[in-house]
Amino acid sequence: MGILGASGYGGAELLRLLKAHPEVELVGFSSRKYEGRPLEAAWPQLWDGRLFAAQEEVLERAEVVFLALPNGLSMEIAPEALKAGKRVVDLSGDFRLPPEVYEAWYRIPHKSPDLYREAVYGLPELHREELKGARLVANPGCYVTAATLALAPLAAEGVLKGAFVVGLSGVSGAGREAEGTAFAEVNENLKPYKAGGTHRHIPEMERNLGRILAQGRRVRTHGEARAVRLSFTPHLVPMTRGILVTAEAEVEGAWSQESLEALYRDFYAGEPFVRVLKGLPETKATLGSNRVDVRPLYEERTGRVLVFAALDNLVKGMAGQAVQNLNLMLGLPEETALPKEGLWP
Ligand SMILES: NC(=O)C1=CN([C@@H]2O[C@H](COP(=O)(O)OP(=O)(O)OC[C@H]3O[C@@H](n4cnc5c(N)ncnc54)[C@H](OP(=O)(O)O)[C@@H]3O)[C@@H](O)[C@H]2O)C=CC1
Ligand SMILES: CC(=O)N[C@@H](CCC(=O)OP(=O)(O)O)C(=O)O
Repeated sequence: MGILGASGYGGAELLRLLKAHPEVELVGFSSRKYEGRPLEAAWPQLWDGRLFAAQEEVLERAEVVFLALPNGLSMEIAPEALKAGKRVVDLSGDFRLPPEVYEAWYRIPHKSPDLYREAVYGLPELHREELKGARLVANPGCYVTAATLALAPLAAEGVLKGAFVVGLSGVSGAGREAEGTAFAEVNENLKPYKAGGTHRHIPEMERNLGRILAQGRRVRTHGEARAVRLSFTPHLVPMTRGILVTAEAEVEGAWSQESLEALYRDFYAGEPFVRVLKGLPETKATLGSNRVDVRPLYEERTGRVLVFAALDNLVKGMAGQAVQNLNLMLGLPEETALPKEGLWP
């Protein structure tokens, strides 16, 4: 196993999880900035005598590579890696959307549009079957995982007409080098960003739910999708990790708290990493775990359906999900090396 982008937040979380994975031999991890330096130079929380390697070395040695790089790089690296017989789990957005949609929202020209047809969308709760044996996995990110899993049961039931989604994210969601994340600017500050239908996760959420509406419970990445419209407004919150999504769903039919809860419990029965709560979710309870906590609520006064979902953006929203996908790709038990329980306080 190898990791490109091991000096980023996603890379750190992959290192932590893969070092404890009983079936994985970590043969290398790369960073331009830390090449030749010990792991501890970038990550004081990790303990290892090994050095960061060059990207080419990691690509040469690893049978499976995790690409934890900024958008726009995996589309150049993945074709060569696959040609060399490697398997790839991509944590960026490069293979999550049809190339023309990607280009419109990411404003990056797609350099390997043909490879999109080969990528399997890495949300195990919906794509488990096709992930088994996949060569290229497009691992979804934090907001999209939370919003999709919050609304999937309503879509599978065929009653979802649309939704207003509000997302709150800890600052690590922006990566290690993002602008505007200095302590003095985020501390004691709350702000929406990319509001007004401009965030690039919108087409991914719509596509995920549109596929469920068209295909039902078990979806194929490149199968049919119905049109569905979502509004999404993200906010930056002065905490390190965690995502909380509140989705107000427009639904057909008559619902009650009992029928809504029954729908969610049935839909997620047996899912190792989705917990349908009786109370309201909170981000702290998910930190360090690969769990998403979900709570559907029928609001008597207005007749509206609200769904809350909380997860750790760096685990179920990123590296943990990537390891879950690895386990499926390799035919290992899906829960291997993935914590279900989190840290508290
Ligand atoms: N943070 C989050 O919560 C989530 C992030 N993601 C996605 O995962 C990917 C990684 O995110 P994250 O870990 O947060 O990002 P970071 O900014 O924390 O890390 C990026 C990594 O990429 C390396 N890198 C940057 N530019 C280049 C380049 N031109 N060539 C080679 N390596 C480069 C950096 O190391 P160096 O400069 O030393 O080479 C670093 O290791 C992104 O695509 C992001 O959108 C997905 C889900 C959640
Ligand atoms: C706080 C913050 O900036 N968050 C990031 C989301 C990170 C994520 O989910 O990553 P992907 O883009 O790879 O899906 C954002 O809004 O773009």
